[in-house]
Amino acid sequence: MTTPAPRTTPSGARLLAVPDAETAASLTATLLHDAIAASLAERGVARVALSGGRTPLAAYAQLGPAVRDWSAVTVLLADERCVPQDHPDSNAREIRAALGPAARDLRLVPLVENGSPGDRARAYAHDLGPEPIDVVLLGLGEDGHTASLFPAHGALEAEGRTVAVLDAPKPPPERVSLTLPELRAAGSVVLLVTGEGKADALARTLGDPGQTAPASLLRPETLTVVADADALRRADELGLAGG
Ligand SMILES: O=C1O[C@H](COP(=O)(O)O)[C@@H](O)[C@H](O)[C@H]1O
Repeated sequence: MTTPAPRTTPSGARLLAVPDAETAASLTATLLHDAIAASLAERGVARVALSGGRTPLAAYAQLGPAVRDWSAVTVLLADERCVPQDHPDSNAREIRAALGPAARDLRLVPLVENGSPGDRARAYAHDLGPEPIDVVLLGLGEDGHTASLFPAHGALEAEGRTVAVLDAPKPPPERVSLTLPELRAAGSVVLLVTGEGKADALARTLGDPGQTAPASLLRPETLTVVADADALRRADELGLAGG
């Protein structure tokens, strides 16, 4: 698909503004596909971290059949809820289902099902493996959370690769998330935001960086924001949607 002319946000991130959620899904699938293909061409393997939630599912449905060789792709979780892998709230379950049968050979690294959230976070930090993550797909909650990093939450200060969240304001409360340092170390990050319900959160994210908008603390040099017109409405009004 044709990529829209990039804008630059006040922090220096790339913003790809599209008319609607359908176009945002197709563009996101293309960005993820291209990042995976570049890693496969360079190293023969690719490492991608994906988010849960409703927003990315249409992008995953297009990405599944588009990737040439899923057996060379490791799928990590940007965040996961502390539930069994077959639970309706499991991000891993949703991601697998949305990628579909074409991605049956992928190696998805799940969160272990036993132990405290802290134990599971430590295990996941180990299971991530030593190599950097090539590309991360993040979402944005209406309250401004990204992965399971919630506004003004202590988890934003975590220095390791993963962090346990015991009291997420959005259920389920117990989660494990990649940390800000881990997200900032990734080769590239795509932040997908659609719908008017996200407009205030996106405006805060594109405004001055701070802990009330965790995604504002991502690294602008590696960040691409894909947003539809509804999500961008408030940022546009405030002059934060670049030019
Ligand atoms: O709880 C979560 O929510 C966010 C946003 O989800 P969405 O349904 O508004 O797209 C998601 O990015 C995250 O992975 C998930 O655990």
